[in-house]
Amino acid sequence: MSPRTLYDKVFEDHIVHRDESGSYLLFIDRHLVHEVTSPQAFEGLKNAGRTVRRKDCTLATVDHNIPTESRANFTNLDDFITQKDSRLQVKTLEENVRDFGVTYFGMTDSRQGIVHVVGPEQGFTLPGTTVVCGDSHTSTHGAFGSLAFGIGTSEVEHVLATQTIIQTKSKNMRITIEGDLLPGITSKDLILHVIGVIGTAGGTGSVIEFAGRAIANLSMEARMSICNMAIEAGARAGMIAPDQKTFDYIAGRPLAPKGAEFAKAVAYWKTLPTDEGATFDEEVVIKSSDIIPTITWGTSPQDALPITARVPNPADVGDKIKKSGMERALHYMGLIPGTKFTDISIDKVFIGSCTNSRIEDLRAAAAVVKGKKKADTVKHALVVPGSGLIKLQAEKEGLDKIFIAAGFDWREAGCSMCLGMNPDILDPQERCASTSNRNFEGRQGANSRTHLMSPQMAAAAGIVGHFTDIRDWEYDTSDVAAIAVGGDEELERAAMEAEKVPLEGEIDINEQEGGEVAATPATADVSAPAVAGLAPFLTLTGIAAPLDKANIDTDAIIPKQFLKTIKRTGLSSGLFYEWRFTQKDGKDVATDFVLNVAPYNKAEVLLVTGDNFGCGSSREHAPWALQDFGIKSIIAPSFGDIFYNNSFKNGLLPIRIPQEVILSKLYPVAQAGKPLTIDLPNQQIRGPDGEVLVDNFDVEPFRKHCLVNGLDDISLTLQKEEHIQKYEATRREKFSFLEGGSDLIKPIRGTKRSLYGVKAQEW
Ligand SMILES: CC(C)[C@H](C(=O)O)[C@@H](O)C(=O)O
Ligand code: SF4
Repeated sequence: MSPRTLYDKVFEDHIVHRDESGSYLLFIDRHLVHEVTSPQAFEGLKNAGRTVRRKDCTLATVDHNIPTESRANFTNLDDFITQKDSRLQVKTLEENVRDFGVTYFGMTDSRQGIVHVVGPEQGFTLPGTTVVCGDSHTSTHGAFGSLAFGIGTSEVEHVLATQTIIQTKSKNMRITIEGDLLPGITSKDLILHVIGVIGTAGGTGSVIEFAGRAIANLSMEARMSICNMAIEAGARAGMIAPDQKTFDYIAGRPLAPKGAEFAKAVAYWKTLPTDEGATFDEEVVIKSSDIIPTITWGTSPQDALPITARVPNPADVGDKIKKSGMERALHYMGLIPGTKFTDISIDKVFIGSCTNSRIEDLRAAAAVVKGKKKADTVKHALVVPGSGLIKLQAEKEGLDKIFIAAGFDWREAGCSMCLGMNPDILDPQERCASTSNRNFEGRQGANSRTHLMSPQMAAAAGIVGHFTDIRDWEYDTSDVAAIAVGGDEELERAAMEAEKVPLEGEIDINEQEGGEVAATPATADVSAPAVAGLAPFLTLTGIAAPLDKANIDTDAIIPKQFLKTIKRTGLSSGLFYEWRFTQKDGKDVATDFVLNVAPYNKAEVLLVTGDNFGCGSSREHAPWALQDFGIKSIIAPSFGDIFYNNSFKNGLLPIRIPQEVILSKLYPVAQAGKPLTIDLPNQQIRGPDGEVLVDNFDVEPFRKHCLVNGLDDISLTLQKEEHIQKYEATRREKFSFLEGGSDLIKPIRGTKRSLYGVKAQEW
């Protein structure tokens, strides 16, 4: 066998079936579920009379919508979550996990937290597994050498029903970080630097393996921060080869294999690293010595520069689209070219998110603020642990006291101000030093200004009131030295031990069910015919609206406030909301944005000149909103992977056309307000007089087949039931250490008292 990469190996070990067209059906080992992207999926299951095929492979928690205020007085969701639509989403998840019997960490459970923190913490995430979640930052789990990626809601339903996913093979890309990180440089600086170098579309169509000594030296938590942001580099997934550090991190976690099964697992995990001589489609080499503390200045994570730099000047940029993008970003961010980063003052600090809310991050930030006080000019500094268990651990170490003494606000676990689906948001024009992963327009609140950085840098900015070079910071480095790059094994272990201790007055949350785990019976309906679920897509003739912009993210396509729905429809008014509307006297007033102006207000095609349309979040609300508006096809030079996939699942056709062809052939037609004809069966785009403008656009045969015939993926997959059962039988033998999964968790029920001194919820 020829040498293979880590990605090749994990991919190949999960193939259930390969279609003649080259599309694969992969088995999914671990499926994490949260309240935002699951309601429509469970609804779909209910409507079709289907069940969750592998409950042991499924684990749910709430994170995005929940308030982070103290839960000390929590009695029920109705009183605690005051935002009606947020409450509905959380309650809907609770109903669904109850109805379908899915293991769930609710708000009174100390194991609740951000879904990407919870999976690894519980040992649910394991090397060599396939991990999915209706969330783009599922890439986080790749730090364990798993193939982990975000999916849309249609795929969530597909996985719930079939425990498989339809995939094509991505390209292999390796990013090697040569040499050792300089003192005080964190994994956040590293990944921001990488994205600054390769760009937010740099990893499109690829799975990135991060390699090199600097990566090997990182702790598991730091590795998670790196893979977390692989999605910000446009990649399908990020992966790091599992090693002894990985095995040690997993050992003893509640859902990790035990005893002989653990030994069997480790033996397999050791076979996973990329073979000597394996080839990568793309290789990038970065020198550690080039990486210094890094922050972002614009509205895309690729707008990253060293803290020692100044705000860049659009006048220095030749490319027209890049230049106007930069002007727009600087205007939005309220920044003047040439300003020193260290002269930029901030209004708020956010320490949290699935990138940087783990115990190491909190220790590092606490060491920076220890004995100091938040600047008076900083209105609010929020510290939000990634999970209830991390919060407990931090409190055990006294970190909460350090933060509180410094004037920082110590909160309960959740996504919080990372995207502000809960009440934690920035006011318009407020500037935030944030440890999160996205600085998109409106991300932390309408017209908010986000700068991404490490926990140390955000904490220091909170103290001095402006960005600052952490290397000049005077503090007791013994508190953080190891945290910055290597991780403090002893503290790490202590933290892990602490997590294993049952909470007082609560049932032993880590107690394992003895005995064998019964084989999960096949519940799928084998006889189901391939039903046509969508209207077939054949030929479309419609007005094309021109959009001259690169990196249009899904936060811009449909902002967070519209994600709180539990339906797929009614999203048209939220489409490009921040661009289509401005507020006057509390009312929405239409701007002159292209889709508000005739004839484009009736557009059926969106013609985008810039790269990377639909990058960022996995929200399927983006294609839903476009469709609701009347858009049926989008033409762009390139797309964000998850958006591209989500579009097909909804009968919305994304077409990749080189930028020169768009600009020379299609753009003039769109600008003239004339229609384009998209002929999917012939893969052609024609002009208003029937002239062929694009002779043969690319579309994968399987996707075309589904679209042209309006086929529903789930029914198609259920026809492969025999293959799925066969795979499961092999898996029970070969990967026996994966059996059991979330079924090993005992739910806290009824009158048991939880950590917060309140009754645990029935679910
Ligand atoms: C809500 C969810 C779909 C989204 C994602 O996919 O990333 C969110 O977590 C985000 O960070 O924007
Ligand atoms: S990126 Fe932010 S909103 Fe998305 S899962 Fe992570 S913490 Fe939650």
